[in-house]
Amino acid sequence: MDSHGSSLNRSQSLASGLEKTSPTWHKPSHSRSSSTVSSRHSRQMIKDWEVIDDFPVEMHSGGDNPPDMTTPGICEGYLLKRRKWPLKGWHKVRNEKLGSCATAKINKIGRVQGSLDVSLSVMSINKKSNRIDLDAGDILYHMKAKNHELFYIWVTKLQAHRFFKKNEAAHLHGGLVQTLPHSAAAGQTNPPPPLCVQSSAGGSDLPAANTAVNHKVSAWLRQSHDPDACVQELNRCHLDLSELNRLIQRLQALEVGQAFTNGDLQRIISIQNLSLEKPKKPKSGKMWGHSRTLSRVEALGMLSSSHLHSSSHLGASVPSIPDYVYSQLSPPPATSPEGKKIQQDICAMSLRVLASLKMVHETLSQERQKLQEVWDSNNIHQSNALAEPAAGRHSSNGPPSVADSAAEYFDASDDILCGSSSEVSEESGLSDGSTTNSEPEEGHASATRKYRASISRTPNSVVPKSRGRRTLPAHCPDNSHVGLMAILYNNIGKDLARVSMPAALNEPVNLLQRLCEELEYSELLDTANSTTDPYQRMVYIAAFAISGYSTATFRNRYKPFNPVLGETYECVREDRGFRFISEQVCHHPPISACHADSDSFTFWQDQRWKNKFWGKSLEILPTGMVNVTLPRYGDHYEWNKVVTCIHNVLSQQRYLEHYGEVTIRNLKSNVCTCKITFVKSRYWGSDTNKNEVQGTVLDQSGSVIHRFGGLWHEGIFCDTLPTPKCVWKPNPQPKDYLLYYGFSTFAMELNELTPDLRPLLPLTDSRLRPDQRMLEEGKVEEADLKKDEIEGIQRERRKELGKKGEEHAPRFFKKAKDSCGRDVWLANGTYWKLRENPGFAHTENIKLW
Ligand SMILES: CC(C)CCC[C@@H](C)[C@H]1CC[C@H]2[C@@H]3CC=C4C[C@@H](O)CC[C@]4(C)[C@H]3CC[C@]12C
Repeated sequence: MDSHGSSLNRSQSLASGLEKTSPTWHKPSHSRSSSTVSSRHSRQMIKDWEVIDDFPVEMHSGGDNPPDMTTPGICEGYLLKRRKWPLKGWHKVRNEKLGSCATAKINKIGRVQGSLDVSLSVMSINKKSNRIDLDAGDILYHMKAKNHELFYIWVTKLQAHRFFKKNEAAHLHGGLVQTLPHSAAAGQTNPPPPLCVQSSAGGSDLPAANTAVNHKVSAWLRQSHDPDACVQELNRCHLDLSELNRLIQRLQALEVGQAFTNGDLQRIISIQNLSLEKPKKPKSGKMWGHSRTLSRVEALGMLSSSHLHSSSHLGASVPSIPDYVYSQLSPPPATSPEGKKIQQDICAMSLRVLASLKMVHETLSQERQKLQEVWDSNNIHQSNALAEPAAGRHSSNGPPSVADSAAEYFDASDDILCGSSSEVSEESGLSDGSTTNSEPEEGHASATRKYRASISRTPNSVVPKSRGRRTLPAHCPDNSHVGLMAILYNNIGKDLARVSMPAALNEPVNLLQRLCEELEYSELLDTANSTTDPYQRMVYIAAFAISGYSTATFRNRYKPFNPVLGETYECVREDRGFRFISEQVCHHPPISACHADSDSFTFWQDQRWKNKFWGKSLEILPTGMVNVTLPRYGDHYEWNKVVTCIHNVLSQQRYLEHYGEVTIRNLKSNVCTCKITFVKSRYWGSDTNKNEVQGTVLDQSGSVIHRFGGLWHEGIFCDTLPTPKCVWKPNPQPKDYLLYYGFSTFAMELNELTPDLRPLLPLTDSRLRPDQRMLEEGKVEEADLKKDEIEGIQRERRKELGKKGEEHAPRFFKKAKDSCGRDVWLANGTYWKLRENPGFAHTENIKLW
């Protein structure tokens, strides 16, 4: 066995997507069997796609098997690249290149169109059509190899780079952890050395006598997160990582039986520099790789003859790479119960590490931002030192850091060499319609940067004190094993709100409660109601409209429960001065209606949406309007919602993006309107325009009266107010929020059931819904069974009603038409009256569970 066996075995398991496939291709291993194998092409496409899981990163801590840190070689050659409209189809682009020294590059005759970090991107493959998709969030490449051999080589090579980078990062991390102060690493609570502003700011000439700066720095140090918290979090992380390492080793020990007899081929492919095209005379242009490149013929020759023949344990007659490889790769190991348990522990531990790192990352980002501001505001900013975080990313000076040498995939220019559009795109979204692509305005990027800096300078507003709970009874379950692919595939065309999913995919709140979550920042409506100027009032209404989207930052792993028809929810927030009700008023299509009132506003909406499944992402297109009235000025504001897109919906790298335009109108006065753009992150862009929002308040003649902007997850700044200010900023997340579904404090309270509240609720209230409660308490399997039961009761009830020719009548909402003739659901005004007298305990309630 070769000395690289251990790591190769791992890279091999990551390539389990390449399990024996020739001549018949297998279904993706993580696709739950589907009974209905449709002949529809689009379905076929989804079925054949596999997201290549990340293989365990070796957290080597001096064990017996050092990881294979052999630098993967380069790979270059032709790949077909899919282009969007108007040149729809597959085009041959030259010189796709996976570069040297752990960089994966693709270029075209010296011109690089774009690049992505292979180790940070989601890689999906379609063995049937030899397709490889690399999705780094903001950049997405659809590529295709000409044949199985090339496909295999590219996949192996890409995986080798991913593996290499991750290992490298893990080692670097190990090194860092070891350099932590000894006392910290030992878990002691000695205060860490104070932050050194000078060195952090990257210069040594910060005037020591600059009292303004010192003052500022000490002020922000005072408001800074407790620096101890960071160290403690890192210590915890360190311990968790050691534990993870131990678990991984145990798992490996369990799977020793899966010896690596076939590591050689992968190793050869991964470390050689491969030129997958006919040899031709060298060009004078920039050379990407170095050392030797093999022609495709050479490569294949070497692989199939010299190498394979010389390997004593391999058969001598190997017809082709795929045949050889597929015959060698064994199906994923049938994991023993113990193995399964270890896997679960690994997942739980990883979640904790993730939570810690996120916390540390957040704290450090904030500190960094503050440093930058101090720097900026004192005019000692050296032009490019800190302003543009991405600017220095590809700096070629100095030794390569992990970031510098990250496995990058440089894309060829979109110029088409062989202009033939060889194939028409076969993978379309499952519904038609075009996607809103909100383009940012000129010059907005720098404005957003300024807004952003100003927002972070603004201290968080004092979070209204509630007496609600600060945590949930149990941690969220790991749901990474749930095969989403089959679920979504079997429900194509259905509303997501009607798709029944295993409880492990749910969060312990439902869509009726999530409607209430849009009131988390209801104080903006209070402010609007006490703002005399109509244009300024509009700014606050706009900030409120944006604030409702901020929860999405941390809420992409779980899905809210679907309310059953007739389910209701109430939320009385005396601390915030509002009370809220919602009801599931329609099942087909699913519609949730809500109504809230307080002394300073009334808020209502009925939420319904369509979804479009695009194979990798899922778009949610809400159709209802949101309404707010302010009693003091008699305003009635109405606005639409934007598209929410769940990117990488099938993988754990899922994230949400909102894009589109919102128009806010005041139906009672046409003094002003407001336009808000949720900017869609640019295809070729960097991270810097993620989650951007920009807006204007326009007067009757269309002139801009106010301008505001920022990020929907960080806050909104308006620089045209008499005193420019941050109009909204999200509340800080509670401690360990990642272990609690990413909930904010407000969300944690939504499903809280206190003894004094229980007798006041109608039996249809979501707080009394048993499956949701079980999930909240961590009883996932019980919740699953109960959920099935409740869905069964709902079906029965519908059948009964159908037999009688009756329709379900909502209890607290009535159907009406709005000023534009659209169907809307309005509160009928009976809820609070009935609650008061005779009390729901004395009324008849339908039995929902
Ligand atoms: C497949 C599963 C596990 C993935 C998780 C799906 C989650 C992220 C989805 C399911 C339902 C979605 C919500 C459905 C409706 C709306 C209303 C819209 O105006 C804002 C987004 C919002 C609030 C969505 C946010 C994302 C959401 C919560």
